[in-house]
Amino acid sequence: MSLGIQVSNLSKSFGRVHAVDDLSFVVEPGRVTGFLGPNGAGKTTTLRMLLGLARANSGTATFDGRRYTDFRQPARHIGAALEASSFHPGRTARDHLRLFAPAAGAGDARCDELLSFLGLEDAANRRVQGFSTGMRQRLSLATALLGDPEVLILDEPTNGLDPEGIAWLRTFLRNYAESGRTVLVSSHVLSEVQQSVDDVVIIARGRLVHESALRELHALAEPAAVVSGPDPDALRAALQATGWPVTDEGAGTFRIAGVRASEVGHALYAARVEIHRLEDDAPSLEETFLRLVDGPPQSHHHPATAQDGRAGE
Ligand SMILES: Nc1ncnc2c1ncn2[C@@H]1O[C@H](COP(=O)(O)OP(=O)(O)OP(=O)(O)O)[C@@H](O)[C@H]1O
Repeated sequence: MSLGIQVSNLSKSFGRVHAVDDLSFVVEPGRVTGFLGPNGAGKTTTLRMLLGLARANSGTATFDGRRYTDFRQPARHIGAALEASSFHPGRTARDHLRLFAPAAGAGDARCDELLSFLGLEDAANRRVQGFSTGMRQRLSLATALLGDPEVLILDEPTNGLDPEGIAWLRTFLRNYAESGRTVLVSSHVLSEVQQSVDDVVIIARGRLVHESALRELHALAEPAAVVSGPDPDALRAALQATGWPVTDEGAGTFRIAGVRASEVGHALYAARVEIHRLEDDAPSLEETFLRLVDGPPQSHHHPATAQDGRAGE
């Protein structure tokens, strides 16, 4: 079985900014996990601590109990592409890979194989300074894959990719996880990774706000219904009589939060009010995500304790 990831009570401050604040979550092998949160939530800082690039003030971030720096050749087990991957601008793509290859136990043949796998063979001898963001992303991914790692950690990998590149990445990540390996992908937009991930870990202001399978996030979406009819006054009166929160959207259309279309239909049938349109209008997954990251901290593993989680940006 591949290595999993365990983050336990991890904290990191920069001066008075609690970038990561008592954060705990796990990432399971064989699944793609989305690591989500708005800009400044602490994703990159968490990943940097996981990869031994930043020191935690407290808590641990390990791979089945071992820190990144405990591995003799970490790049053979854990491949990572962080957002701010630095490339020497004057170096060619091939030279860049060859520079990182020894640490990952990879030879020149592996470098060429990855260049072609990522569609960079024609750019192999070009200097990175002329690369588009998407090409840099692909070169970062190639670098992360040098050691054929069991764990793959990618920070905002869809940035700069065209739709074709995003579709390719989705299939690639799925196959990678299906081979039993561990994939952690960060993003500040749920919809960008929604089709790729099995699990979600959502953070805001350095704290865990939600951790579950993606399908459980769907279940958090509060129902709502929209109804319209030819007699707005009668409709409004009948709806208000139910005690539900009713919003008048104009033109004889009303939105009712917290209930399903079937319940609204039943109430209006009982009130003998004619309707012309009635449908469910639950928030999208992205809206549910935004509501979570705007709200107070809460989680399965950590009952909310912070009164003031707004120490971030
Ligand atoms: N080296 C640093 N010095 C000072 N503050 C920092 C440093 N690195 C991060 N921060 C602060 O820590 C907080 C978390 O930043 P981080 O980059 O981890 O967030 P993020 O979730 O990765 O955001 P983004 O999606 O914008 O990359 C922010 O308030 C940021 O300004």
